[in-house]
Amino acid sequence: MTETIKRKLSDSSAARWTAMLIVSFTMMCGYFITDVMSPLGDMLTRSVVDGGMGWTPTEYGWFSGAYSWLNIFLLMLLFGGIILDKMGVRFTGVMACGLMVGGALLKAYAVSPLFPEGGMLFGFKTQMWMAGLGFAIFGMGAEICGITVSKVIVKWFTGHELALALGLQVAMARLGTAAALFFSPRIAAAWGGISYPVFFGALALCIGLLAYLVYCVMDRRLDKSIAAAQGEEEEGFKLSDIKFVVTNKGFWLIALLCLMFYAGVFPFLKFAAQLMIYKYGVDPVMAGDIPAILPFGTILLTPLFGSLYDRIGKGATLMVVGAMMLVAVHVLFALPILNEWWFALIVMVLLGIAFSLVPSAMWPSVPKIIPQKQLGTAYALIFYVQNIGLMCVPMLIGWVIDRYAKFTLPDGNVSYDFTAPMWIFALFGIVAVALAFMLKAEDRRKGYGLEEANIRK
Ligand SMILES: NCCCC[C@H](NC(=O)[C@@H](N)CCCCN)C(=O)O
Repeated sequence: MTETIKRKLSDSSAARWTAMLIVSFTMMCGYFITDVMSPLGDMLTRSVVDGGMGWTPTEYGWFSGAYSWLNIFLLMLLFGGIILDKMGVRFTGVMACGLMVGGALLKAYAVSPLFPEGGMLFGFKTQMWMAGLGFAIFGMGAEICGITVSKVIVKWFTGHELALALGLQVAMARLGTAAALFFSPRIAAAWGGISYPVFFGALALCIGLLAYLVYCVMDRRLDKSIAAAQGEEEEGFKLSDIKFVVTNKGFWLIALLCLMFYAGVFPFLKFAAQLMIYKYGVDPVMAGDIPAILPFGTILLTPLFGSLYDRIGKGATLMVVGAMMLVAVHVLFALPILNEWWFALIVMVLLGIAFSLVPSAMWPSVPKIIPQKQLGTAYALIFYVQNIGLMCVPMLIGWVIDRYAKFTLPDGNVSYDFTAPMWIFALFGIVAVALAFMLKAEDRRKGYGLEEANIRK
């Protein structure tokens, strides 16, 4: 009898996997919108005469980095983390979904024929600024939703299959990215406009918001069962807890590794379709297909490596290997060898493996370093540091392409040489390798348990 009363809802595997699926679905819709424009970069930067929108690569880089504008400059991610730890996952999740829907609609409007063309502001098209603002509002919601979903999963899966669950959540998110890369150019070509895939994504997000509302019902029940099992509520978050997080060396190593590793992946994805067109001779309508392999590959591998981490451990080692593979991939893309689509495909598969190894080990390692009540803040700070890269790197790469990679062919057409951008991406990988080794050493010194299995026997 006592046993029954003491069971928490999260002890039921059906309940915890259902919760995981619901919140991951919401996040998946968010990831669709995040990358919906990535395979359309060529369409955006082609001249209006050629059926494009006439943006410069620099404008495209600024727009791509806009995802992080509010998160960084208004410190929205930090506030989001504090709101999460103070107000809980129900309020914060619904708020984040609302921001994502609003931002996505604004972005879709900006690139639709409804938006008046021709205006300029600070040397850039007003259309880029408006689309960027929409993307920035969306990005604020998406990042806050990301930390909320992470906290939800940690809440349900601690002591169970935590890394597998976090891996599956990331895998579902990648499905959203892959769908964006694959379907977006097709929807835009079939319906005759860039705004259509974005409107489609906004609609999907509304369904994601409804799904999250369903999750809120489950969350209320979980809280009740936790209160019944523990007899009293956990101590709440205090602002002074931030000090605990930021004075932890292991935390900073993870945050910086996250910055460098992700700087070599997500911003790369924004330019990958153009790399396929101009280096590997892929048809523009199919330019998103090879980059789409990356998220597709990670769908299987991230939960697989997550489950490995749960059962066997070796989290720090997985991060070292993943970071090393990232360097190899960008060097292979940079070298002037084998400019064939099949070679690009093989390298992209390798990147898929790297992009599964590091996230599957990195995210479940955070709760080993930071206690649960500070987890919202810890994830928010890590995302904050990561967002600096997500904002600055596309801007840097766009500028480098404009300045050093653009050239005119004898027939008068414009083309691009991606060697310099790819070496920059490789550099981020090299720093990530160094950080991963430092984290492994710190783990050995402090005994965080990153090399230990997550499932308690
Ligand atoms: N449990 C944490 C999962 C994080 C997954 C991670 N997402 C991020 O790092 C986001 N801050 C940035 C998402 C940008 C989307 N293009 C991931 O690996 O996706």
